[in-house]
Amino acid sequence: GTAPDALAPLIDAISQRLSIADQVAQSKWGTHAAVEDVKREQAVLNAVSAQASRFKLDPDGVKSFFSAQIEANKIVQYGLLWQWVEAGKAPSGASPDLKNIRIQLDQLQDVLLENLAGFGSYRSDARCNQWVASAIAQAPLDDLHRWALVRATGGLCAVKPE
Ligand SMILES: C=C(O[C@@H]1C=C(C(=O)O)C=C[C@H]1O)C(=O)O
Repeated sequence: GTAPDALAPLIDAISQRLSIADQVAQSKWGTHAAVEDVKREQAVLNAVSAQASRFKLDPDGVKSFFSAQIEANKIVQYGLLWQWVEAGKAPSGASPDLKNIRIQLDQLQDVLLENLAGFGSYRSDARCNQWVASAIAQAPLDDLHRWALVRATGGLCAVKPE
């Protein structure tokens, strides 16, 4: 069946956050910084859970959704950095400043929360997984970003309680 209109903008916002991972990887290639920054992850999770109520979302649910976004972001970074090590070079161009990239990531938070809230009632629909699966299949992404999108949307549909 056709997915509800609320899904496409959510998938777009998720994909947009994942595309920023390319800039993060380029920055970390330049500075030799580690992909994972646990302190920053904690700050992101604290910030989003504090915003949850503004969107009538559950703070723990929002945290777990953003944990998935963070894990997916690292998949893209590790994948690109591996490709660049293999190739012996990263794409040319100046290494962007991680501070500015994080501002971009922060600016996407409300967009993600708003669209997560908009999709809220569909998360427990029996067709949710099929809608998400076909949205992933249709997204104009390379394999690495598509697999990252799989990770990012992994908790989107509610599972049956045990
Ligand atoms: C994006 C970054 O890389 C990783 C992913 C994060 C994220 O998706 O928000 C946060 C910290 C890092 O573990 C970053 O360092 O800002």
